[in-house]
Amino acid sequence: MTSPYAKELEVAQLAVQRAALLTKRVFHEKAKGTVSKDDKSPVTVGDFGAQALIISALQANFPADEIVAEEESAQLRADPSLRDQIWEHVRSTRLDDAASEEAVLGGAVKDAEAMLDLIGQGNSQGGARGRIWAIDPIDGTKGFLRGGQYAVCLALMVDGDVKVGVLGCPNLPVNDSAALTADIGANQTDDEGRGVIFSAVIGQGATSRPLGSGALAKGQKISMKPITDLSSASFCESVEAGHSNQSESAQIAQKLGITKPSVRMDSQAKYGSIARGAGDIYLRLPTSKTYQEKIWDHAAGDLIVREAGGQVTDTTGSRLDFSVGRTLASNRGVIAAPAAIHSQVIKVVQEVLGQK
Ligand SMILES: Nc1ncnc2c1ncn2[C@@H]1O[C@H](COP(=O)(O)OS(=O)(=O)O)[C@@H](OP(=O)(O)O)[C@H]1O
Ligand SMILES: [Mg+2]
Repeated sequence: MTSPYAKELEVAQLAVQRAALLTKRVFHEKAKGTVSKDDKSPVTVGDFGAQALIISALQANFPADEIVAEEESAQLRADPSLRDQIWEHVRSTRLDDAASEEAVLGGAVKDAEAMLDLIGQGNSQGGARGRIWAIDPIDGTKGFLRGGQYAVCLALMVDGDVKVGVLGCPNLPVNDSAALTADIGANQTDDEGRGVIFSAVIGQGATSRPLGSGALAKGQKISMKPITDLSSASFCESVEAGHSNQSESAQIAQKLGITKPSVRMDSQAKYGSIARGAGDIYLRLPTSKTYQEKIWDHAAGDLIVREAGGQVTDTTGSRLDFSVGRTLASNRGVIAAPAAIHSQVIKVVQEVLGQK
C-alpha cells in the first residue's frame, strides 16, 4: 500500500525543485553575482516564473484543488515586456530528468497566454474546507537579491490542516550537520555543496535531500537537536528588523541564558535550519499591531518543524491556524522550538512581551 499523500509529496518536491532551478537561473543571469539592492526585476521574474511552474504541475495532477499563491497576474497582462522575460524562463527551465518532467509534472506550459492563466489560478481565499495548496514562489525576496537565504515554498492543507510541506532552499548547505555561520544570510550562491529540499508529510516525519536538477535523491530523516541545557541553544530570526522585534529577542535570549548571537537569515530557511538541528529556536516577534502573517510564509515550515520533533505556536502558545483564510488572522508572531523546551521559551517570551 502506498503511504498517504505519496503522490502529493512527489509532485510537490519535483515542482519545487523545478521552480527553484528557475530562480537560480534568473539570479545568475540577471545578477551575475552583483545585483543592486534596488533592482527588483530579478525578484519579479523569478517570483512569477516559479509560481507559473508550480501551478502548472499542480493543475496537471490535482485539477480540482484550490491554490493560494502570493502573486497576481493582473500586473503582467499590462506589461508585455515583463511577461516575455518571464515566459522565456518558464519555457526553457527543465529538470534534467525527462521522465519526471513529462510523467509527473505534466510537461511544458503551452504558451505565454497559458502561463498568465496559470499564474491567475492562485487566487483562492483559503479557509477550513477542502484541499488548498499554499505557494510562496520566492520567500525571502531580500535574501534572494543579496545572494543569501530564500525558499521556494509549497504546502497542502486539507480542511485547514497542513498535510504536506516542501521547502526548496537553494543557498543552504546540503549537509544537515553543517554549522550555521554568521554570514549565512549573504553571498551563498557558490553552488558547490549548496541547495536542499526539506519535506514533511503529516505523521511520516521530516526529511532533507539535495536540491539538484535531476531525479530526486533519497531523503534523509531530520530531527531537531535534543536540547536540555538552554544556555547552549541558538536563535534564528529575520534579517529585517521590521519583520521581527530584534531587541525583544535579545532580552528573551538573555533571560533564557542563551549566549550565542542570533543567526539572522531570510525566509522559511529558518524553519528548515532548526528542523535539522542546525539552529534550535525560531522567534518571530510582532513589530506591529496590524500585520497579519501570510499562510504561504509559514505552512510548509510549520509542518516540517513539527514532524522533526518541534512545536510551533504563536506568542500566546496557540498552534498556527491555517483555516481562517489567506492570513494567520488569529495568531500573533511565531515561536518554534524543540518540544521539550517550547513551554519554557513561551513563558519567557510572555514575560518579555508583557502578556502574562
Ligand atoms: N511587517 C512584517 N512583519 C512580519 N513579516 C512581514 C512583514 N512584512 C512582510 N513580511 C513577510 O515576511 C516575509 C519574509 O520574512 P523573513 O522572515 O524572511 O524576513 S526577512 O526576509 O528576514 O526580512 C516576506 O515574504 P516575501 O515577501 O515572500 O519575501 C513577507 O511576506
Ligand atoms: Mg514570503
